[in-house]
Amino acid sequence: MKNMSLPYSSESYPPIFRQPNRPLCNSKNQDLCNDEVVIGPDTLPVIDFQCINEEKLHEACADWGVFRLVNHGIPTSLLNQLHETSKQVFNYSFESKQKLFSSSPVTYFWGTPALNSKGLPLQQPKNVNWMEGFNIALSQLSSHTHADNGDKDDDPLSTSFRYLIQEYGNHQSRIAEMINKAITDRLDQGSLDDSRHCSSYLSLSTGILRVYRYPALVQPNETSWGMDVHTDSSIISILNQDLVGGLQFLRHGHWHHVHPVPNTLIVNLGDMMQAISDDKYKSVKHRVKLNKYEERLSMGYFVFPDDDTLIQSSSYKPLTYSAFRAQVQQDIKAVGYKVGLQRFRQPS
Ligand SMILES: O=C(O)CCC(=O)C(=O)O
Ligand SMILES: [Fe+2]
Repeated sequence: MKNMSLPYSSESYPPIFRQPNRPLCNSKNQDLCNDEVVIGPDTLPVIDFQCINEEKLHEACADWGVFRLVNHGIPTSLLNQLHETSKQVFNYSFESKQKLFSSSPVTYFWGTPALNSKGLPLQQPKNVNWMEGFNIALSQLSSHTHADNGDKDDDPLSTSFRYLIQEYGNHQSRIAEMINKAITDRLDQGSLDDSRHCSSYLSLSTGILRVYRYPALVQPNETSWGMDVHTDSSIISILNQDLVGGLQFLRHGHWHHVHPVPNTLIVNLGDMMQAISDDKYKSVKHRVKLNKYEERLSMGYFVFPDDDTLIQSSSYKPLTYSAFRAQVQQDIKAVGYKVGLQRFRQPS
């Protein structure tokens, strides 16, 4: 995908993100802006979607909890169009974004990735994450794109944004289903219980897409993160970033920078996969660092079990995704952060 370098408009950012001395990044000073861009091979395991090596996949899931996916079959033209259109939609004024995307299936949010079931922030963030985003409930999008959507559909750009997202979402479901099967087949083979089919936990109708923009920050300090350290609650997450970089994953106590490589996706495992696999596979910690010169665009697809499907394992008390989500939301409100799977761990 291309690294788009539209000049941003300051009014498009949430007010507290607006900085008077922010360097302007556009095609004329591209050289200056690119000095933090690193493209090239990195240490992340690579999985070829067209010919999945099960042994390599198993190692990546057990040792890293994340891998790079190549040959995924999403047309480059779709990736480029989606990035370009997302940039344009992010460039709407802050107020227009709030107005145009105020209710499901597409909601606008900023400052925190912790959203409620309506796609709106759970609460005013205590520690601001320097990002804004759109949350899209994919299964609701198709009926909504065709249905009468009042005057919101009069905006041609947001209409094409919705269509592109729908097409991209279909590719994400296709990839998630296949990857989930390849990962869980291995778990089922190793299980003594014939009735346990780990692949069946994944429910494609739960898929959500998030599109993020992270501002350039002149003076990042230790507490200013694009997205603070976290694990995803999903079974599988699929990330797609532009060429700015900033995504980092924790492995064996060290942070690994994920180099931006065009036309590749990053697949990481979430808490539900860790529970389903009975701790064989890792829900990997990750975070996003801000870039001093350039804003960053990324997209994440997240897929979960159905709300009431019971997940049983020897490491955790029986849990459903809805109970897990309720506990996460309660912890964020009460203690200010996600405690996560630890809350459900069986006493040893
Ligand atoms: O922006 C990114 O690359 C990562 C986003 C992320 O980790 C998340 O949404 O959970
Ligand atoms: Fe994440």
